[in-house]
Amino acid sequence: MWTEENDKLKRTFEFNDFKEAFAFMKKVAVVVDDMDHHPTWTNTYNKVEITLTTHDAGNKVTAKDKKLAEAIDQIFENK
Ligand SMILES: C[C@H](O)[C@H](O)[C@H]1CNC2=NC(N)=NC(=O)C2=N1
Repeated sequence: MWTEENDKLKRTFEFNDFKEAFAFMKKVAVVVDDMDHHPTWTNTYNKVEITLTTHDAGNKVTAKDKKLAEAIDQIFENK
């Protein structure tokens, strides 16, 4: 689940291997660009850690971050 701390939403997603993690990242990349709202994220083998904040709002959590978090969850659940 997403946690909100220090004006950021954060969630770590775990997969069976790198291939699955990267396939998820590719799907998320399309959606974030369509929404014009981009994550800060890292990938380590089978884990993808995503941080969301709105830079244009002075690095605060806004409705845009919540909407994107839901869209990312949807992608993960349909993996
Ligand atoms: C010009 C462009 O619409 C903006 O820079 C967008 C791009 N992606 C963004 N992503 C995030 N996370 N926050 C923003 O404020 C933001 N702004």
